Amino acid sequence: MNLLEIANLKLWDSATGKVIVSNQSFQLKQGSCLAIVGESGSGKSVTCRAIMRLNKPWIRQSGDIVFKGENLTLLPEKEMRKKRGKQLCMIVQNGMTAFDPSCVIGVHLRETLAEHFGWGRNEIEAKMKHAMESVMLKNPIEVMNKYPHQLSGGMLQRVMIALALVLEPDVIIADEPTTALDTISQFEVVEQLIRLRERMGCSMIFVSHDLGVVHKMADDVLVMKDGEIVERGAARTIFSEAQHEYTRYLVSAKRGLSQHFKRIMGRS
Ligand SMILES: Nc1ncnc2c1ncn2[C@@H]1O[C@H](COP(=O)(O)OP(=O)(O)OP(=O)(O)O)[C@@H](O)[C@H]1O
Repeated sequence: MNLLEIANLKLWDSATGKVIVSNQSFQLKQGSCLAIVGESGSGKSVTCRAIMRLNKPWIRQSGDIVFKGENLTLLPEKEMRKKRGKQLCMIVQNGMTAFDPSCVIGVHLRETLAEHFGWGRNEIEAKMKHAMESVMLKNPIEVMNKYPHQLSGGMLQRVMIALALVLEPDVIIADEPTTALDTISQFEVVEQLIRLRERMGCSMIFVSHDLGVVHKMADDVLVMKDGEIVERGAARTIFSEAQHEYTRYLVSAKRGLSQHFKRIMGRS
């Protein structure tokens, strides 16, 4: 069953008239992970933000985004707000942009959870504390009392994952959640995302440049180039049986990089 159906999505910049994504359609199956890969500027992030209806106002869109049988493009903003967080949750590239810089993390978490659940302060703190400990964030109370700039990129990503654990959304959209992190934090955040899916059985859209991680996380893959989906298929076969020249290029670029990495690490 498809949880999310995107049909003929077109996105354009109304200021310049430039078409960013042209009439693309795809589906997210219940319980599965769909990866979107492609070069920088191919339209992955704007597509994710279109689903959340979080693009800047000058980015216009047409087409249908149907979530559990309901067309999100037709919902009043007030109804869409109720879906964000509780049903559709986004983990962004840079944690700093996800939190209000003027207040401590705990305030943001309390406001988000109070909006969706009728919980009191103590209950919210207890649930967040438990979730933060489960994503290996030590001293959760201390973390909740910190401003976003006082936490590392990896810690902010983990706070977002912990919040998703408490919200238990139907869909998590993770837009390059590891791009801004060092290699060790990248590995840890990917492990946490895998565990999150195992625990909650939620569906996920996962945007990444890292084909190794995509191979590990995803069931299905879309390859985007210049605002178009140029290839799609199952994660286990798409890279070995790539039909499109651009997908083959991505695979060879990745192979070249990992051989270079092995050489400098003295492994071959
Ligand atoms: N706020 C915006 N205003 C105008 N154009 C935008 C805006 N955000 C993105 N775009 C344009 O949309 C196109 C796609 O950008 P997008 O961020 O979706 O690419 P991406 O595939 O996610 O790249 P990356 O991997 O670098 O994040 C780019 O040409 C970009 O200039």
